[in-house]
Amino acid sequence: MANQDLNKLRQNIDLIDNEILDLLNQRANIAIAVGKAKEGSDKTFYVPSREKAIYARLTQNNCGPFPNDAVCKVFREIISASLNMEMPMKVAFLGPQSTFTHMAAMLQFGLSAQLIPMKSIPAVFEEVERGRAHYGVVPVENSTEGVVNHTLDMFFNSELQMIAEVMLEISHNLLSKTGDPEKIRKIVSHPQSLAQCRHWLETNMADIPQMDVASTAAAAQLATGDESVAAIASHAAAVQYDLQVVKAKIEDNPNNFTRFLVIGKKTPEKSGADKTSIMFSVKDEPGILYRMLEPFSQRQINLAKIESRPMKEKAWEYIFFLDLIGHAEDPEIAEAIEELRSHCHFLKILGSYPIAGNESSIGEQR
Ligand SMILES: O=C(O)C(=O)C[C@]1(C(=O)O)C=C[C@@H](O)C=C1
Repeated sequence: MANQDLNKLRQNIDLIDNEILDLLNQRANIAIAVGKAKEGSDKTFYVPSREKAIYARLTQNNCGPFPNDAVCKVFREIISASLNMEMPMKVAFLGPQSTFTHMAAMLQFGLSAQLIPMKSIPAVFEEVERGRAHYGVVPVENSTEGVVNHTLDMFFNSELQMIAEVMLEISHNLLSKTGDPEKIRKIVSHPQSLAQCRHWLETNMADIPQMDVASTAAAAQLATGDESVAAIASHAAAVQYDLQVVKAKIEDNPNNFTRFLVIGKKTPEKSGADKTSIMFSVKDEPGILYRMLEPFSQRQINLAKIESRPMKEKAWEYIFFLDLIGHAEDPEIAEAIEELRSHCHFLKILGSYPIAGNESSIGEQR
């Protein structure tokens, strides 16, 4: 192509970029006005249902060739910047940096939010309870390894609500300083990550001892300081800690998803496709397990999940966690919950929030 033609094409790109910039500023002014309109009202600045509707509409209307995945990433940052013009957002997450929870927080809130790494799940809850962060992000369950008990237990004594969920595809990498598998004498990671790669490790690294550490990022940090240590961690951790990929995608289950929760003080608006989480303990009566689900089956309410956890205070008594499809303000959901309450020692609605799709991973993980 002649240089002249190339220049012409670039001039066209410049003109379009100018228009995009102009439109971005028009949008920003409207977002600021939306923020002002919310001040002093009971409306929240962060509205996950509205964000979900924006992505759904844009990806449906997109005629291409700009890929839908890129549409979401671009609008993620536009909305993140808009939200932060309305109210600078502080979001606590289970740290340290470059863990999968950090990725989930970035995916949900974009890069304009101030993301604050915390040392433990209780510390994330406390940061939000005390108002030092607007929201918190914590892991709650993995498709291979099951629930993160610590997170569910926290809701027993906390008044915080579940206000959004994030599904993240988790891809693990074996990382080391040199990238040479022959040099590896020890493999370190978070116990859940080691468990998610159990079969691969048995087949390929059976003689190498494994060690649990607090997070995948802590594992990456250890590997940076010692050539004989390999970490199982995200690709983002490889970049941050300057590690080489010995082997990518070593998780046993290629559909390895982790579900994270956004916790906050206020239930968000209905989105039309919501999930409601409740926790309760039932009275010890004959047929109780059957009767506790009856209010939902009678109204044809779908259950997405049921979990039970032993109660710390009382031996052989259990707390149940139930996820229902629908919003706590839907009349039939509200009725079913009230009916269940009559069989319970205690029952707490943990929140209603938009059902997450299997969010595209943010790329760095691959
Ligand atoms: O619609 C709103 O309530 C807004 O605050 C605007 C906006 C946006 O930029 O589109 C910003 C943040 C919210 O989480 C959702 C949407």
